[in-house]
Amino acid sequence: MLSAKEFPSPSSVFSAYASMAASMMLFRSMANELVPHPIRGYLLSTFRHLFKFHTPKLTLVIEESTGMTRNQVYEAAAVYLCTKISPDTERLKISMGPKEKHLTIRLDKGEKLVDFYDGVELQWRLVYSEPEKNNPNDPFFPRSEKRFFELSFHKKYQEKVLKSYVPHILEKAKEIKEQERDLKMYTLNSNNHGCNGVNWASVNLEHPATFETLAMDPDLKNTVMEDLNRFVRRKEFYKKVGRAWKRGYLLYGPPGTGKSSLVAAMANYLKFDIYDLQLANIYRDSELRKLLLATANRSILVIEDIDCSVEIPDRRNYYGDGRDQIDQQDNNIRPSLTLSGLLNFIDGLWSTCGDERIIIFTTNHKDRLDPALLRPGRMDMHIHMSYCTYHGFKLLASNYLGVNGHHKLFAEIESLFKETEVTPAQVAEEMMKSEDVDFALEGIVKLLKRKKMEDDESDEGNKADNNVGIKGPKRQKKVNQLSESPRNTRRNSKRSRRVTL
Ligand SMILES: Nc1ncnc2c1ncn2[C@@H]1O[C@H](COP(=O)(O)OP(=O)(O)OP(=O)(O)O)[C@@H](O)[C@H]1O
Ligand SMILES: [Mg+2]
Repeated sequence: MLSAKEFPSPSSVFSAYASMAASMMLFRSMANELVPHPIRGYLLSTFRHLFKFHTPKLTLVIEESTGMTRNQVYEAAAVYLCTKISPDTERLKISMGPKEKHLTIRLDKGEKLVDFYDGVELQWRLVYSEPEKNNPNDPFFPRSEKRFFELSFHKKYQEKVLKSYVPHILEKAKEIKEQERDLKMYTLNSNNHGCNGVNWASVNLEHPATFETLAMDPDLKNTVMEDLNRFVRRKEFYKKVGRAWKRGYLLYGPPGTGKSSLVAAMANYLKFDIYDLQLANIYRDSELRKLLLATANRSILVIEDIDCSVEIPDRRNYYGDGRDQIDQQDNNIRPSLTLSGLLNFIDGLWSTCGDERIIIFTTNHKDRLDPALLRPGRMDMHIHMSYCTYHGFKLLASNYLGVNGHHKLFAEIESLFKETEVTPAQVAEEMMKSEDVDFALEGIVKLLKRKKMEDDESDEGNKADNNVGIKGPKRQKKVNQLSESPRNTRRNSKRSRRVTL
């Protein structure tokens, strides 16, 4: 860092400049009268050079606009400097548009602040210059004031500032803007009743699910969060090992265990948009490719209920040139998609066209999935979302009912949780029924008892049917599980499947 001696205070620099300017003017007027023209130029430049040694500070002027366009460095600096506001800052401007969720905070006119970067002290000042005298003949009449930042630092750091600090500001501002913007959820939208194919249409993603509100095994939750963190910070790693910067997750488990909620929680956590790809609405591989290529970076592509929303034909039954396929059974023209077309495109071209792509498949029946979807390297993580545990119940009780400590019904609820299975969705629904904590928790007790009774009855039924000790519903609690992509699961990948319409 620079010492105070090396880095003169703004006031001392100002007075040095003032006296220099005065001396220059005096010198100039004397020189104009006494000294012949060629010598005058030489003397002036020497004089200027001498003064340079006393001003080791360099000031960059960052204007708001460069002619017709806005200056990106100015915009980035305005955003970046909001994160550097110090207790000495006296005036800030705040604003919020009608559709915005976040306050915009900016420095006000004349504010100064100091930033430190890699051992360099950087002094910032926001300047509004006086409006130039209005001249009706001026093509830009009436002119408004000019705004610019002054960035001052020791001259010896010029290269570091231009080559490293300014790019750092541009990068940071991009990140901040990314964090502040509203998340989008894209779904498929048919144009002209499907005649012109489908396109993405977006709405603001307002799903409130976060990792804090998700009832799932805490270790699994941490593992997923760590995996996401590792993924987003490993850009260089992916480049080094020659892999596309993408990550695939398969979420599986019974209905109402939080698969869709986990997708929303991931999007909210990473601030990634969601593209919800409903395969049943897509007719050809070419259409699928077009849609996938239209997705943006830093996004999550979700294909929900992959086991039941589509049945995709094998490539053997497909012409491969975009022509529709004649269905043998009903002789109708049937649209077609291929599973291998989808998977190869996702793994191949699509993932190399963009950065930071996440793809998520969800299913209620992992066992029904085509082995091609489960083969190693396809989905990086298989996450099992399962029934609610007592731990999950307590988190929901805290979120929904505000019960953070103990409650007299907790012991009974805990023991009932060991004996039956309910989904977090069922628990949440029960908690929504009343604001009265006792009433809501009694509802949970009743729900668990009813479920237990149903389990017992079905156990009895099974015993009677088979007359032998056949296993009833699994009572052993299956908590959320996580597994890496399995090996050697490929069985019969040539199975032919069709789009169900
Ligand atoms: N693990 C959970 N933690 C918190 N809330 C949950 C959880 N699981 C389900 N819920 C609640 O139940 C509702 C339905 O859950 P969600 O849609 O995420 O389940 P799902 O597993 O995707 O079900 P499906 O298989 O039917 O698509 C959610 O809106 C949420 O309120
Ligand atoms: Mg779902």
